[in-house]
Amino acid sequence: MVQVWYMDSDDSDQRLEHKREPVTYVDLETLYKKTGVEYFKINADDYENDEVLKELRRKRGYTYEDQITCSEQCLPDYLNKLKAFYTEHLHTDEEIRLVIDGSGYFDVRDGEDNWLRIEVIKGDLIIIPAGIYHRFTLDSKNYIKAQRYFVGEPVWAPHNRPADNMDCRKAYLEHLAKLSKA
Ligand SMILES: CSCCC(=O)/C(O)=C/O
Ligand SMILES: [Fe+2]
Repeated sequence: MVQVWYMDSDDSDQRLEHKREPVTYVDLETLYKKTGVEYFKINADDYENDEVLKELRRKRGYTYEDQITCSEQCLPDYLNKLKAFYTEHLHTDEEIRLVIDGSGYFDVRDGEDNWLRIEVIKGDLIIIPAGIYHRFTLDSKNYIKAQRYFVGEPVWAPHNRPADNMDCRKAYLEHLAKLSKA
């Protein structure tokens, strides 16, 4: 089961859990209202035939997919990539990731600029909205394999914070304001 919690402000090893004291977990509905992040459970052993994923692909029109493995052996330019993933950034498009194996942490900012840490494991699919500040790190097991989906030609470019004048950022903040009123 995916777990989400508020992070502490300790800047020691990013691969540790960094749970704020007292530990404060956030359920998936609250995560959605506070950030717009969506979550789906998928059968990672047979994801091509998973009905939830089929429906998502149909409804959201994903036309591109590939797989990324983050480990010292498999990821070219490993250290620089990990550094870039953990630098706070946003994208002009949604970031869709389905964990096929391994685990890691996606950190997202809520509307008050607190970090929420989302622990993802095999079978977790998350959709990180365009325009949200976020970052990714491996956990202490140092390994994740994930499917990536995209509508059209993929654009992976991160825009590091500050990127407040970007249209996708402004659109995200408007979307967030509506979510928090719903
Ligand atoms: C587990 S996928 C690697 C992280 C990534 O692709 C990204 O863009 C993080 O923000
Ligand atoms: Fe990203």
